[in-house]
Amino acid sequence: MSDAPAPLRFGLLGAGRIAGKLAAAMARTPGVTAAAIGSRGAVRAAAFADRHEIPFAGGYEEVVANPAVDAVYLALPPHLHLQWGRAAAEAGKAVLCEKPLAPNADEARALADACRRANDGAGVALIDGTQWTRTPRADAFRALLDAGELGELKRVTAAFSFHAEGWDAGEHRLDPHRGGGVLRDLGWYCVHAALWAFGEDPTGVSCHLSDETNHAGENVDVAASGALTFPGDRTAGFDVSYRTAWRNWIEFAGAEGSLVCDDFTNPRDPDKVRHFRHDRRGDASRVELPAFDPQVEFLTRAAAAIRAGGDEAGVKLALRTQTVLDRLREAAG
Ligand SMILES: NC(=O)C1=CN([C@@H]2O[C@H](COP(=O)(O)OP(=O)(O)OC[C@H]3O[C@@H](n4cnc5c(N)ncnc54)[C@H](OP(=O)(O)O)[C@@H]3O)[C@@H](O)[C@H]2O)C=CC1
Ligand SMILES: O=C1CO[C@H](CO)[C@@H](O)[C@@H]1O
Repeated sequence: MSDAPAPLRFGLLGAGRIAGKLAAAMARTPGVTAAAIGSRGAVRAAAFADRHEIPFAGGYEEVVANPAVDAVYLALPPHLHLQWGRAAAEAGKAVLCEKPLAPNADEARALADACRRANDGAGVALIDGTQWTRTPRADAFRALLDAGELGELKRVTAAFSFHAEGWDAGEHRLDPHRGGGVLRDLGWYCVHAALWAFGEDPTGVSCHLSDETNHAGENVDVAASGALTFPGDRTAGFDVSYRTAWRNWIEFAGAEGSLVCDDFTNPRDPDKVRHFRHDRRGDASRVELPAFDPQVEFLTRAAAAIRAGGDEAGVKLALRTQTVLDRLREAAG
């Protein structure tokens, strides 16, 4: 007899792109199973259930109320995270919520509060969907930073962009009313990484947003660059865009060396996970890590955190990220 716990049963809300990827990853992850899919469309729900061999398909309410679901995965546009996260928490489910947690920090805090209340204050049963910080590569970065191998960390710089094509009015990333805009979407990763690395909040922020007119004739940011200042002359900078080619790099620069990773959130070749170390003179060495499946790692850690009552540190970091994103938007004017 195995004494492994029963699999954690996820109910997914929204049969979209990331839901498809995580449903496939759930099938590869021991200790986790996709138990239900909820969609606004019955045909879409049934097709998704069929594709991923999920036993239950229905509407969002039915998934949230389903006793065969332990945790609800919110694969929805940001403006729906609070509504459905709260409903899930009130139904006694843990919540795995895609990034950004919400369109703004007020809603993100309300979501965290709902998850805390539903857990009788014993912890906040909420995990944000930032995958890369829950992988062995992030562990390697953390170990290196904590050991002072780069010297004092002075600067974090990140860029995340891709040239978006074929987006129509259905695309939530181009709709400010659905929590869209590139600052929230891709800026999330860069700001989150800077706060993760420095372990504190910036004292000052500045930001430039490049807006375009969307299908509804409203402005939405499609490129953004920002600067964050931290005590002790330490800084972070980022550049995100839907209008430049694919870039996904981060640099941690210390007084004694630096680390560069050119595929930080999306490892291009999970069989050859690597980053680059530069010494004081700038000479680079390539550091190879054992292969891993990023989504399986993420789900395994998310499930462990849910079983343990939540990821308090992760929620704090996510709320701080959302607050800094609000500050950046305000600074942009
Ligand atoms: N962690 C990661 O690596 C990634 C995270 N994300 C995040 O995941 C979330 C979803 O993104 P993504 O999967 O790309 O989005 P999609 O548009 O592909 O999917 C979102 C789904 O939400 C449902 N939905 C409900 N109401 C609306 C609405 N008003 N407008 C649009 N969709 C609606 C739809 O499912 P249905 O009709 O079936 O109900 C839709 O398919 C976002 O927060 C995004 O930032 C995205 C990509 C990667
Ligand atoms: O979070 C995300 C990760 O990367 C994607 C691009 O591949 C984004 O579109 C997305 O919103």
